[in-house]
Amino acid sequence: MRLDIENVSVTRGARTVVHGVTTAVGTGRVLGLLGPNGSGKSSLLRACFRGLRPSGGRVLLDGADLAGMSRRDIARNIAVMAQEPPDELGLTVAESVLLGRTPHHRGFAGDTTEDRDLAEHAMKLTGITHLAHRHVHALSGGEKQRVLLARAITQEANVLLLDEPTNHLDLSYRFELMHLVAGLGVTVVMALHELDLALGHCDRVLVLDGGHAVADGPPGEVLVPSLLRDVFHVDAARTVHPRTGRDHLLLSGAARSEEGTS
Ligand SMILES: Nc1ncnc2c1ncn2[C@@H]1O[C@H](COP(=O)(O)OP(=O)(O)OP(=O)(O)O)[C@@H](O)[C@H]1O
Repeated sequence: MRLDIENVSVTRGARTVVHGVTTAVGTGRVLGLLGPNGSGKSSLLRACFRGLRPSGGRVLLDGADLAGMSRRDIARNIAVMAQEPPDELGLTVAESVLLGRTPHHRGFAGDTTEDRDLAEHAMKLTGITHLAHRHVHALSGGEKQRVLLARAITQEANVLLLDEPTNHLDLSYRFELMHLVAGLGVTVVMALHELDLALGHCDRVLVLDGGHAVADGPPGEVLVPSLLRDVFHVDAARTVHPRTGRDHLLLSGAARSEEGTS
């Protein structure tokens, strides 16, 4: 399913925090939203599932305006892995993951064998089968994040939106998550701080600065030293991994106080 973001602005409180952003992500592709703290990544991501209504522009799912879709249709098509896990009210991991099937239920119909199989499969993919009977509220941050991903996978949506999904994850699981998400074959938009992960795993990146789109394209073309200095205030060098041959970023802090002195 294709997702189009057309001239979207988002206002929070009295401030416009996203200014007329346009981009698109094709079926099965991965778009990374990058930018410093407060640049508008989460706000734009929320506009993509109507968690926030754009104050201007529109978001289209395969050409259909999200503004005209029912909540249920949005939930059937779009799964969201938010930054903050919701209060799980004493649910176990297995129960929480099964909630992903809710948009597919009619009325008060209970879970089917197929629902439970899908949830089990998602728990296996995300490595949380051993936690199935634990209470979500007693898990670590990274374990909770895996539960949220398993629920999103169980939802079988066409579009997956992730807000800083690697936040609490240990090093090896960060890579696993990126492989897993890219391999699902669904359309993905993720807000990310880790530029090297974006370089290696996104098909396209959109860079926000102060709510404005300042670059949009393949990560290898966008994540160049001049942009990383101007937007992220880091010194960057690109290098090739001697074993894999893949491109990587070497980053070090560039003192902001040096700006304008040379
Ligand atoms: N509930 C809110 N009410 C008013 N302003 C808000 C609210 N939430 C966020 N903002 C403001 O909107 C702007 C964009 O925030 P947003 O969370 O979209 O940025 P972000 O790029 O996701 O940041 P981060 O990397 O820190 O998560 C910021 O200036 C922030 O202070």
